[in-house]
Order: sequence, then C-alpha cells, then structure tokens
Amino acid sequence: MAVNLLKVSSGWCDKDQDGELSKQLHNVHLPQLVPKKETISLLSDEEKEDTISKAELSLLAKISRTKLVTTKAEIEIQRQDPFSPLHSVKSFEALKLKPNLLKGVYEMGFNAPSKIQETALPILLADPPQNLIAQSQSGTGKTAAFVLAMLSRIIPQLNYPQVLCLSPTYELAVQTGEVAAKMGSFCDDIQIRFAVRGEDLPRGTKLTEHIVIGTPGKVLDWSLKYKFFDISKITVFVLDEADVMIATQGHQDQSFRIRRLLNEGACQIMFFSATYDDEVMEFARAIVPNPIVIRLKREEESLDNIKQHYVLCETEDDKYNAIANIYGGITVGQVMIFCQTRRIAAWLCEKMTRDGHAVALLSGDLTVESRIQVLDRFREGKEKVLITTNVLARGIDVEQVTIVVNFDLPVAEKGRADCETYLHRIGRTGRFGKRGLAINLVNRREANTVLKQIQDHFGKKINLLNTDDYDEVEKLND
Ligand SMILES: Nc1ncnc2c1ncn2[C@@H]1O[C@H](COP(=O)(O)OP(=O)(O)OP(=O)(O)O)[C@@H](O)[C@H]1O
Repeated sequence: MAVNLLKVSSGWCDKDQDGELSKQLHNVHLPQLVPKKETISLLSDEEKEDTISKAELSLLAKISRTKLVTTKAEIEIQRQDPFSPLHSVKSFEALKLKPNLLKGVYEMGFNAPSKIQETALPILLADPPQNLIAQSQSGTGKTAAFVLAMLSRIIPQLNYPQVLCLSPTYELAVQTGEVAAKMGSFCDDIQIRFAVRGEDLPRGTKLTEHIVIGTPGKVLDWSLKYKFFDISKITVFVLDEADVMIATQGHQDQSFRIRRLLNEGACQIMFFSATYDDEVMEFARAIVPNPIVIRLKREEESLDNIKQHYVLCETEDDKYNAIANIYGGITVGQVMIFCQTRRIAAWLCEKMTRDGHAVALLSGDLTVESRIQVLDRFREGKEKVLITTNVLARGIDVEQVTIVVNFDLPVAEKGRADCETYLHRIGRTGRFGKRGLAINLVNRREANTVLKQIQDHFGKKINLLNTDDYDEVEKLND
C-alpha cells in the first residue's frame, strides 16, 4: 500500500532493514536524509483557520490514496494540427514496450491503462516525440504515465542524464522516484538520481545516472553552477505538479531558467497538472512549445444524494449537545466533523473522547506520517468519528463516510459562504450513488446569512432539525 512507501522512504538509508526493497531500489541513488517532517507552514495562532500548503495536500492525497481514481468524464484534446493522427490504447501490450518494462507495469498490478493513460501514453511514446500538456485530477494515473514514458525513452548505454523530472518538493520528488524504481524494477540497467535538498556531491562530479528527479533550485545548482550534468543533453523533460509548482515562491522562474537550457529541438517536454486554470495554462504555454493538450474533466460533485439539515446552536456547548443527540439517535456509519480552527477541533476531540467515543483528530499540526496513520485507522473503521479542519475538505476519499457535520460553516473573505468548500466537504458523503447526510450547526445569525447563501447558491433547501426531539432525529435513519 502507498502508506508503506513513505515508511519505506524514511528507512531508505538503512538498506539492510528491507532486503526486498533494496533489491528493487538498487539502481536508485537515494537521498541521504530522511524526509523532513515539518514541511508545513503552520500558523502559530490556533484560533486562525487551519491551513496546509498545496504541496503538502498533494503529498497527503498521493500517499493516502489506495487505488486509481476512475471517472466517466470524457477526454478533451486540443492540438495545433487537427489532421495529425491520434490514437488511444486499451492495453499496455499495444504500446510495444520493452519486455522488462511491461513486466514492471504488470508487477505493479496495472491491468489496463487508465482513462488519461489511454490517450497520453501513445502521445508520450510517439515517434517522433510529441510535447504534451496534460491535466487530470489527482489519482487518475498521470505519474504512472510519464514514469513509463521516461523509462522507455532511456538509452541505458549512454551514461549521462537523459531524462529530467522537476517536482515542487523533496517529498513529491521522492514519491515519483519510488514509482520509477518500482516500474523499472526489471530494468537493471537504468539508474536514477535525486537532485533534492540534503543531496550534496563533491565538486567535479559528473552524473552517470540516466534519470534526474529533483526540485528546481537544486537542479539549477547541479546543472548551471556545478555542471554535474549537461541540461542540453536532456531528451525528456517532465514538469510535474505544475499547479503546486506555481504556488511555491520562485519555482516558476527557476523552471523557466531550466527550460531555457534545454535543447528545444531535441527534447520532448511533458507538463502535468491536477488543475486547469488560466495561471497554470499560461505557465504551460510558456514552457511547452507545440503541445498536444489533453484534459480529463472532473466529474461534477453534486448534492443530489445528500439530505441537508441545520441545527440552531448558540454556543459551542450547544453544538456539542446536538452532536451527542444525533449520535444517540441514529445508526451512525462513519462521521466526519469539520471545524474552522484547530482549537475547536482539539476541544471537541477531547470532549468526545472523554464521553467514551472513539474519535480521531486530523489537523495541520500533525506530521505527514501521523496524518496518514490517522486516515488509515479511520478507513479501517477503528474510529467512527474523524474530526478535522479544512485540511481534509479536498482530495481525500474515505468511501464509507455517511454523515458530514459542519461544526462551523466554511466562510471565505468578508464572512461570506465558501460554497466550493461546502460542496467538497459535503461531497465526502453521498458518493458512489450512496445516500448521505449533512448536518450544519449554526447560530441564528449564520442561519440567515452564510447558510442562506449556501442554500441559494445550490438551489437546494436545507431543513431545520431539532436535535432535542428524539423522534425527529430517528427519522434521519429513513
Ligand atoms: N493503469 C493503472 N491501473 C491500475 N492502477 C493504476 C494505473 N495507473 C496508476 N495506477 C495507480 O493509481 C494510483 C494513482 O496513480 P498516479 O499516482 O499515477 O496518479 P496521478 O494522477 O499522478 O496522481 P497525483 O496527481 O496525485 O500524482 C496509484 O496508486 C497508481 O499506482
């Protein structure tokens, strides 16, 4: 499972710990440092809304994911020459991969290409190579697609970097490296080198590895300043997690500088992003000449399967009592409770635990490893209730959640309803055709403002619920 990978990567320095992994990763030059834990820019004030960086959220979604995200959405393709042939593949055999690479793909348990891979792989593996900009949500198979393309383009006899993959952070680079090491586990002749913090080489070093995966600053240092490798010899350039990249100060400029060092005519450029907006597309167009652009639209989240209620509560204690009454009256599956601040989340967790409930707490002050442990336990049903802040509103699926409680409603600037976050929070439940229940705990003022804005925005009525009335609560079971 993905979670083990992180544990594994923490133990990379100690190869004897895991003989099997050492075998798999023997061609990878691993960073000497264990992944830094405190990668979040924390707000010290617990009263402020909880936040984590985009890079952290992406990492959390990636390593807490258990499987491919499938979607019914259609692929959208844009290209300059509408007559140039494009085809999609339904099997990995159809790609005519080297046998050892195909073996690696099957070893990972992939039977057939994912939706985005069906279209992206023929483009990525095309001869002559074609440049690609690809956007699809997290978990749909982008990393696996470009890693396959990276591995298949290597000429092992040439002992210098031929593929360069830029990632926004150390941790994301390591994740990609792990996928490459796994997929290439039968390609003994391919070697990977990480250009990330903590990796320091003596002056005069000349890299002999075929693939460099790194962060923009370190890659610039290694190529431009120390001349450890020659960027103009790179034949495949991958820019991954572009939306996270532009959210990190300085990374966009560094990416442009690296891009200018490439030998454009001899280098295939691949650009990936989980989101698609003007800023990302502007960045993409500036990096990738003559691209084919493919997009897998997100399936619309909807509130159709979800019964929405609100409970009038003037104080935090009233809110607590409302939760206790709901809990007592209905057959609860798994519940997620969203709080606006870390302080309230911690207070609620303590109070519920004291009252004998099995409750887990997930907020921005945990390390990545702890968050994954919390999520894993919740997924396994060890805790029925997960209390969290905005940190979990997006990206992370827990299929069996049936009830979402907004202990606090999500608000944006000027106290207006944050309808998008509301949809993402509530969208945790009622998934996969199941019915869900959303309960909003609000005071009178909020009922007339924020809640009303949400109701108007979605055009769906949110019904008043009196949690002191046992019969009313019991009806929620219907
Ligand atoms: N063809 C496939 N068949 C089955 N599983 C797959 C396939 N391709 C990828 N996966 C698995 O699906 C999960 C998501 O894939 P991947 O990490 O490549 O997605 P992604 O779009 O790059 O996500 P992110 O944007 O978070 O990096 C991984 O666990 C991966 O091993």
